[in-house]
Amino acid sequence: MEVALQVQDITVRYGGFTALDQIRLELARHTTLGLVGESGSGKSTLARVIAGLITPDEGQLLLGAEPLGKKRSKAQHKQIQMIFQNPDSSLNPRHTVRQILAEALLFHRIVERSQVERRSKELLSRVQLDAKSLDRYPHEFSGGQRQRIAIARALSVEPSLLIADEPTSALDVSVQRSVLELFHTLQAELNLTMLFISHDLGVIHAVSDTVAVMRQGQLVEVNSKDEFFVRPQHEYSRELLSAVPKMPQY
Ligand SMILES: Nc1ncnc2c1ncn2[C@@H]1O[C@H](COP(=O)(O)OP(=O)(O)OP(=O)(O)O)[C@@H](O)[C@H]1O
Repeated sequence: MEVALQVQDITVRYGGFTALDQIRLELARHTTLGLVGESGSGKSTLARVIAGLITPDEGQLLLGAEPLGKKRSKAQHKQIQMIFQNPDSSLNPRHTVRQILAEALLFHRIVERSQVERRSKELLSRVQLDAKSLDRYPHEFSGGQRQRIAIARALSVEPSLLIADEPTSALDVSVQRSVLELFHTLQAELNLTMLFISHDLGVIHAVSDTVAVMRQGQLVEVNSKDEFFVRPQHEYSRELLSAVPKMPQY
């Protein structure tokens, strides 16, 4: 197993409150780790530390063999892309989809200027949007379509790790399903390495290879998906699972 990311004893404090308490975790390349836990357990804080948006008080991250320091290089930023619950946080409302994708492709020198249009169309096709979408603005799309654009933007820079923080929670149930299906297709086609955060165990079941459970800033269990849903190890995991009346099938 090749390790894509190592989280080594990461601690984050907000004033006197410990939001993350010595988190230690490994993400295997080309797999999806589903991070689950109740509201306030620290899932988003961990995602933000990994994405470089928060500097931890203690601990370090290794991307492959490379330590990620306090100030990341442009190349390191490119390697870890994040998709948020609300797609609007990563889409400039004054830019067309063409501009949004071109900016990412050119800033990180993914393709030459002459290849931007071709690559942008490929990206839209990957997320199952029409090429005509290129000249439209984010507000002209539905929430589910906007999330697809945010996914295309994140994928455009060819990251080695994609973090999805509750990417379907703000969407209608019917749309949630189609976006989850898109994640499935992308996993299969692109062999993504992904950290997928959700408080919804049905969603975690649908996308994960490995499940990690957080509670009050601590990691209480890391288990294969198959084991977790049949034989959870930790008492708290059993509580989480028993609180789900029937596992929704995605
Ligand atoms: N900037 C901040 N300042 C102070 N406390 C914070 C800050 N950000 C988060 N917290 C606290 O840290 C804890 C963990 O928050 P976090 O958002 O990581 O949890 P979460 O598991 O992602 O929750 P949710 O599922 O509701 O998004 C919470 O108690 C939260 O109130």
